Amino acid sequence: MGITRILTAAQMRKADEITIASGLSAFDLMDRAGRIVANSALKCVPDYSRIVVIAGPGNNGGDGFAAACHLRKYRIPVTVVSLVPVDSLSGELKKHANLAVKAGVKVREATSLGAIGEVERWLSRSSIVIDAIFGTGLCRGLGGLMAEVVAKINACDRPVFSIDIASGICSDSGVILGVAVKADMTLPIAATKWGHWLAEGRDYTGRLLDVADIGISDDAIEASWRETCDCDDEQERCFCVNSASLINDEYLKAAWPPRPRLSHKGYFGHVWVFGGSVGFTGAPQLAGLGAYAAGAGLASIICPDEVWPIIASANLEVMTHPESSSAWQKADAIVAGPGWGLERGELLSRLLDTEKPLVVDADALNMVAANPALQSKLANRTALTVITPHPGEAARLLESDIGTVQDDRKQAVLDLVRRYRCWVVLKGSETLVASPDRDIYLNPFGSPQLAIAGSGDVLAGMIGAQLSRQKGDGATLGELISSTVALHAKAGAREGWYLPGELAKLVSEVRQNLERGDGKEK
Ligand SMILES: NC(=O)C1=CN([C@@H]2O[C@H](COP(=O)(O)OP(=O)(O)OC[C@H]3O[C@@H](n4cnc5c(N)ncnc54)[C@H](OP(=O)(O)O)[C@@H]3O)[C@@H](O)[C@H]2O)[C@H](O)CC1
Ligand SMILES: [K+]
Repeated sequence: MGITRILTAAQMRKADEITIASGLSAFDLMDRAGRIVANSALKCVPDYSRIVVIAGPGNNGGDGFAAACHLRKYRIPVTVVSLVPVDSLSGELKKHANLAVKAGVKVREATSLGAIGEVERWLSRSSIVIDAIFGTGLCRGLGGLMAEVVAKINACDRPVFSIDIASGICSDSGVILGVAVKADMTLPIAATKWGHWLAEGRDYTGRLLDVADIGISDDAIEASWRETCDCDDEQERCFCVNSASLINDEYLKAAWPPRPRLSHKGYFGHVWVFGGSVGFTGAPQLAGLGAYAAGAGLASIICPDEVWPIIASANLEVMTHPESSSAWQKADAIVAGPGWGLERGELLSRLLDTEKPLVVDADALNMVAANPALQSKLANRTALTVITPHPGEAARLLESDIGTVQDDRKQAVLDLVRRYRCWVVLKGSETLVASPDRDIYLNPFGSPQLAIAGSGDVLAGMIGAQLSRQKGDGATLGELISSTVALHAKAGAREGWYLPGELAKLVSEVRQNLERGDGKEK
């Protein structure tokens, strides 16, 4: 399965070091990066009558010089505007700068605010701007000359191609460090970085191109995860990221293989939704429909007696029982929480005691957040458990606030894993799924249309369906859970306006296309 890794700056540096130690030189790595930047920029922009590279003080600038050198090989007019004196460069950077000059690249310096008019003039003469100011080494807010140059790039109305990451975006968090280049396209070098996806980073990245393979192997990347773990050995357990990858179409195909011809409903699992309360009778029904949409063979609801007649008469598809029923004991998986209210702590406690696969959602999460005994049961549960908080619920579960969760979603998902030791689906734009072993999956699909009441209920039911039919399909749990998030997002990104109940229908269509093998779902 093709995997797109997501790395922090420290992990990228470590992978780089491991690669250099194994015999590939830093000079060659930069040269390869430069060659791929040159080819890729030419492919992306039809008018390359004058390319202007704005080069910063570090290796990102070195990639810019190397790219300029390769562009000259195609006889394309290139100017590199260096924001530091070229004489001050050293090592590989210096070598690539020298080679660029030799190849006929015009190199100009703009090293003080007084040169900003010049920078503006070069930008106005360009047909494409290559942003090589900062990459993964950016470590503090931009000010002075750098900030002014970024502002001029953003104002110049030319296509902007960023090398590795848009300069000014923090590669670990995606936040803007003062000011950032608004790229039209970004070429990630060796791996994607968190900053391409999180916070403002996604908007400033523009189109994220395929990762440039500069010879850093998967083994080096995997070793970088281990070797950048800075947990104290004394700690009971490490809580650094174990691995991080983007969810892709192959996950979905693995999760929804063609159905066997001799299928029967029992093969696809029976999901039981515990939810509903006065005023919230729709939520468990949406979860039940979500379960069917994701492929469950049977879906049932257990709801408080006072709302049972309402829920039972409101839909045909999902079987509905009052709380006094014990029929749920045959459940293949349970979803607890949609529309449940905060009065069902005792029943939730009993569900946590079962060995059933369990999705803890919505009000069930709020009850956990408010009750240390439930927290301890959740953390000590041995059966398969998935919690599905939105940022507000995550903040309550972490005794934090929404701003803190959203400012560092990767850390929030790890903190939830550390505290509750189960699978976590942290919802929101770029939903993150984390395993108890700290493997993180980022969902790149979706649409702001999914931000509507009921959409989370549908997702909870869908995850219940995946937990109920774990058997036989060969997909890993990580693939099953993260592909469910992706399926929900893809369905929600389809054209047109829809209600949450209609979302379940869209999910079902996308899922059936996958099972029929009708090609890639966008
Ligand atoms: N992936 C790989 O293995 C390879 C990546 N390459 C490219 O290299 C960059 C990372 O290079 P690095 O030198 O580590 O970092 P930068 O180019 O981003 O810049 C670091 C320099 O910038 C200075 N700095 C940092 N923040 C600021 C700021 N706000 N204002 C001014 N200057 C700043 C920093 O200075 P210090 O004072 O902190 O030392 C550094 O001088 C990666 O993104 C890829 O493009 C390789 O080419 C190939 C291998
Ligand atoms: K850059």
